[in-house]
Amino acid sequence: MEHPAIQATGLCKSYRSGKLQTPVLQGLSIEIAPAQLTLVEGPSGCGKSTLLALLGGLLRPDAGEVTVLGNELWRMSPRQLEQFRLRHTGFIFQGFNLFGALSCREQVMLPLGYLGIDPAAARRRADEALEEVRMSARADLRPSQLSGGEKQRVAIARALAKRPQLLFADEPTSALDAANGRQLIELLHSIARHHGTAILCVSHDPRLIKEGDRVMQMEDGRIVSDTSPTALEAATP
Ligand SMILES: Nc1ncnc2c1ncn2[C@@H]1O[C@H](COP(=O)(O)OP(=O)(O)OP(=O)(O)O)[C@@H](O)[C@H]1O
Repeated sequence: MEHPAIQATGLCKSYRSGKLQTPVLQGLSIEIAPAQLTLVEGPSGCGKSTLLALLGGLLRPDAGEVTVLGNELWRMSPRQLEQFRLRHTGFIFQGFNLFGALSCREQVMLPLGYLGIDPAAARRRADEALEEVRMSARADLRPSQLSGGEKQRVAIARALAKRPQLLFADEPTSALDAANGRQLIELLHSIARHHGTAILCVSHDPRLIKEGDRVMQMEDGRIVSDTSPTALEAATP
């Protein structure tokens, strides 16, 4: 891998509650490539969300280094880190995290305002992103008027409109039925290809495995396998 979007080495993380200390990651190293959909799959509690939060700069590791787009995350000040995340990363969560009072277009425009993009340009970008996720016809509706799959597509458009180099998705399909889940993963795959975005998606849904460019299996805080199903499929006669 020539220039990984993310390079993390020796990551350790434990959670402490009272006297109880739960080690989750003990020296995990990982690299994530641009323009690929990387899936991390594994049983509940194995540490997937913790890994995502560490790589996305949401959680500080107890030990180890996380370098994202050439920047060592934890050498930045809190303000620099916040700006870095705002500019370069998008997050998609299981629960969609949409604002009930805003239309789809307004949801997508909101972070663009934080980036200092003027309203006319923000509206154009929002409409482009909504078109890419096939939600143009519903741009003026609010979340209560949308299905689960549609809500998640708006959440993707909101992340995409920032044109981030990295997208993190934590169980994005778990509130969706099988058909919608599959469509969503296909959409992420197409975003990675067309925009060169590094997409890291964690899931405990084994049905999604063959949609990933790269699939890592995680168990007890360790990566136990690392394969490229799409490359394998292409190479199979
Ligand atoms: N804030 C916290 N405080 C204490 N323990 C935590 C905290 N967050 C996670 N844990 C524990 O760390 C372990 C790993 O949790 P994590 O959420 O990373 O797993 P996961 O693989 O994403 O699970 P799931 O698929 O159920 O979301 C679990 O045992 C969990 O109970």
